[in-house]
Parts: sequence; structure tokens; C-alpha cells
Amino acid sequence: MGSFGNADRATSTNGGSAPVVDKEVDFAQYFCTYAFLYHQKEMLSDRVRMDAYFNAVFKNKHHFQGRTVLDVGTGSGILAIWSAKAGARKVYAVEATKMAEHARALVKSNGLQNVVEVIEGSMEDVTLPEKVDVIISEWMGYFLLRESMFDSVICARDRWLKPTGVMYPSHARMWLAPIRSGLVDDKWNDYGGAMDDWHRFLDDTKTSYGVDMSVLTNHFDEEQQRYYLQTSLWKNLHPHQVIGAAAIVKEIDCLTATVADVLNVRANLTSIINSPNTRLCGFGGWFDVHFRGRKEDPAQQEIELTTAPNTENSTHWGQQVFLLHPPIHVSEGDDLDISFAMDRAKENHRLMEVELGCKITMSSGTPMPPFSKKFHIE
Ligand SMILES: C[S@@+](CC[C@H](N)C(=O)[O-])C[C@H]1O[C@@H](n2cnc3c(N)ncnc32)[C@H](O)[C@@H]1O
Repeated sequence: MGSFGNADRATSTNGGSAPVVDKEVDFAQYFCTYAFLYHQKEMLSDRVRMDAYFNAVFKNKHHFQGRTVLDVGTGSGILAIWSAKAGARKVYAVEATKMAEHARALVKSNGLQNVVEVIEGSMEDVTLPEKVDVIISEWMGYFLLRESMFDSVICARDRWLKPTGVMYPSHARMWLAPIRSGLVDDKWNDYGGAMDDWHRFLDDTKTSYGVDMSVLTNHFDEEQQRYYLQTSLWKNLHPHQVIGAAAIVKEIDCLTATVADVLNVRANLTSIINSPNTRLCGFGGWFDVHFRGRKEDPAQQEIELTTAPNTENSTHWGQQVFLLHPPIHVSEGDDLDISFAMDRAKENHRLMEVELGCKITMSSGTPMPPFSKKFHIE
């Protein structure tokens, strides 16, 4: 995954189904960061991520030995190199950016050029000379689906995976849990500070330059609210900040999922608060993926990659935090009835819009007023 730029939003849509993407715009917005080694290094330094993929490949060599492999979005080439080292006969390593040149150099310097073929191009446009036994890819964005790279994996699978083929990873899940966090106060104060500063600016502009700009106050306020209060945050939460049972929002079988399955995520979830006298400050979202092979050709050792809050094994994905202003006093045994909706942003199909609704019933049986809030994942 990566924190790609989103400055110039010009993606068009075809009436609510999968967006039609202007490739040049997508390249400028999304792929640009992946062309830099510093960014690949960030992912290559994530030990949880690296160990999971390394173990998935080397503890399941039977899936690779003598087989053909496709690495979707090879980046530096690391997964293709491991696949070759695990005994693959041929590895096609597809990468959209110029990073393909570095991958090619890395493959050669590791003496694997006879096995790994690096192909520079979009997965959607590339033609392979044969179908493959394994598709390996690290496609996961923040909260799993940001970046929408799974679409490219689905496209690759439908075109190039043999009917007996295996997906690495094979399964994915999104999780959501109620959390407490001091960030709720920080962001509220930052927003207040920004508005105080705006009012000082208005006075100053009027006094010094004779122009009254107060007509813009509502627009500035909306901008600041969006920035400070309605945009989800990247955070590595401490497990103690999770104050209730985590619930599964979405389960994906990578062998069968379609783009339609991941386009609009809808879920009704329940959770129970398990901390006494605390504040419900929002929700934390994360994901896990599993490497299980396929039913008829299972993994010898199943591997899990989780991005759940963890003090020792945090990942560069962290968690996505959706804050509630103001926070709500809750206590052990309070029931949460949560509705979750996530759609792609209209202006950029790789970003997301989330709507979270919640009804809380206190352990006494008394209901609290329900609420609903919209967020942007940027
Ligand atoms: C999250 S990185 C993973 C890189 C590498 N596989 C690894 O695990 O370190 C995803 C890579 O996929 C590439 N990518 C994303 N979508 C692609 C597509 N449709 N076709 C080709 N490459 C793509 C990106 O440029 C990026 O280098």
C-alpha cells in the first residue's frame, strides 16, 4: 500500500457502477509514489508484512515448485524473487511504474533472470504467454480496500489464473471496533483553533485592508470540519484503546470475489463495550489476510497477516480511526448496533467514503439517541 497523492481529482464515473478511470490521471495520482525507492523501502521494512509473505511462500513451497507464478504489482520484485527461490519454474512480475527497471536489476543481481521476467505495464493491459498456477500480490491499502488495487488482482485472476490455481493471499477480512482516544479532543481543539484564527484573520483583513471577508466563513468552516472532524486518521492504536468486541465488516474469498463485491461494502454489526466507565470516541478499522491455498490444494502451513492493534507487531497500515464529536459516555455491557457503509469517492475511485450509524442500548436496557456520521478516507 501507499499514501498516494490525491491533489487533482478528475476521475469520471459511469453512473454508479465501477468507475471508468482516466489512465493518465490515475498514473499521476496513484502510481507516482510507487515509482520511488523510498516508498518501496517503507513497505520492505514492515517486518510483519515481510515475515507473513516470506513464511507464506517458504512454508508452502509445494505451491511454487515447478509452477508458474504471476506477481501483480511486483514493485521492487521481492515477491517474485521469493517465488523463484521457492522453486517456481517461471515468474511473471508485472509492475506499472518505472520501479520495474529496479526490479529487473534486482532480479539479475540475484541471478534469477532466467526464471523471473519483469514486465513493465498495467496488469489490465499486459498479455502473458501462458496461464499461471499461482497469483501472488500485495494489494492491500489502508483499511484493506483503499487504493482499489484488488480490482487489478481480480482482473489478473480472471484472465490468467488456471482453473486449479491458487491465490496468495487467499482470503481477506475487514474489522471494526469501538475505541477511546485522546485524538478526539486534539482534533476538536485543532478545529476550534483554526476557526479562532479565521476570525482574527477577518478582523485584520477588515482593519488593515478594508475588505470584509466574513461571507466566506461558512465555506471555511466546512473545509476545516472536513479536514479535522470528518476525515479518518491513520493511527497505531494501543490494544487498550479498543473498548469493545471487534466485529467483521467484510470477508473476501480472493479466488471468487468480483469487483461488484467490493464496490459498496455494507454491514450491520454488533459489539458490546467491555471497559467500565469510558468514552466511546469513535471506531477503529483494520484488516487481516490469510494464506490458505485453495480447498483442493491447501496450504501446508496457513499464514495470517493481521494489522490489528498490537504493541509489538504494528504495521505500516496502522488502523483507520473514525472519530465521534462529542465522544459518548459508555460502560461495560452497553450494546452497540452499528451500520456500516463504504463506497468509493466519486472524484477518485481509489479513495473511500464511509457512513457509520450507531444505536447504543445501555446495559440497563435504556436506549441512547442514535447517531450517524460520514467520513472520508483520504
Ligand atoms: C503495495 S505495492 C507492493 C510491491 C511489492 N509487491 C511488495 O510486496 O513489496 C503495490 C505495487 O503494485 C503496483 N501496481 C498497482 N496496481 C497495478 C497495476 N494495475 N498494474 C501493475 N502494477 C500495479 C504499484 O505500482 C506498486 O509498485
